[in-house]
Amino acid sequence: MALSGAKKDGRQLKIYENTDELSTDLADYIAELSEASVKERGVFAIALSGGSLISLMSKLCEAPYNKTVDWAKWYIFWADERVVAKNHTDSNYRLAKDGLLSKVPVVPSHIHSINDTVSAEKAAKDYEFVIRQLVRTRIIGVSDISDCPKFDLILLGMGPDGHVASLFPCHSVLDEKEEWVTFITDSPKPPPERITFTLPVINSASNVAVVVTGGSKAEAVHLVIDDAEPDRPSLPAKLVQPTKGNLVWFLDKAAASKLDGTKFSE
Ligand SMILES: O=C(O)[C@H](O)[C@@H](O)[C@H](O)[C@H](O)COP(=O)(O)O
Repeated sequence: MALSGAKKDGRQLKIYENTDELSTDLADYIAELSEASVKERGVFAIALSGGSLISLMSKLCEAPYNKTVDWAKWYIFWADERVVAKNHTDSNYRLAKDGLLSKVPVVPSHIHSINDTVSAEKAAKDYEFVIRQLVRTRIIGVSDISDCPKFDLILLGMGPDGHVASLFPCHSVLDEKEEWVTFITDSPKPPPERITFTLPVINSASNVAVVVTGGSKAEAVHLVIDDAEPDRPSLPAKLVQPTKGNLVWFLDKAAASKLDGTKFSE
């Protein structure tokens, strides 16, 4: 059970004693959104990230979720991907395939990974093209205030520097307003070449979850959630503010340890 369900500036905070409790609740949260979305739209369009997120989702491969989730209705995307071959150890697709997608009955043709045979720029363009086709057929919803895709759920991790997806602090991609998917070739975290959803797409989702564990993220969590040092250039994670959707931060106690005045009450 979450130690705190506080709401702060439109963000729901869920803080857990440890990563085991967090991953139990995360599986439940994703399964509930999947059920609601399948009921409402007939499909569930979910975007994943890399990093520890995938192992934190692993309870979805176990009972009851392996049987109760309507896996055939899932359409899977990546909020960011490293531009490497799909079988490379750096590939977010490979991470998700090994840790989740190969263990549940998703439909292979519903897994939308990037074209790994072209440049980062072309891979971003191709990925946006695929997303545009699926918005047209409403496999992915569409925002009612812009033409942006409205993913049912975008799952993000956060680095100690406050980056989310492949949106890094002070990088010009933070200002991208037109493209849905863009690319970088100078990522401060290797590998350098990546594609990433832009902020307008992230902020058009119906639901965004930022999943953060470990003490190395505690300072960035404090800066973002407590709006500490407001004059400092915004950390990318702070710019994640869905216009109409729901935003939930899943934190373990270590990541939440520098938050102002968090009451750990059940
Ligand atoms: O492609 C990437 O590098 C990841 O998608 C990255 O954005 C990750 O989500 C964060 O760095 C958090 O990673 P951890 O949860 O492993 O710290």
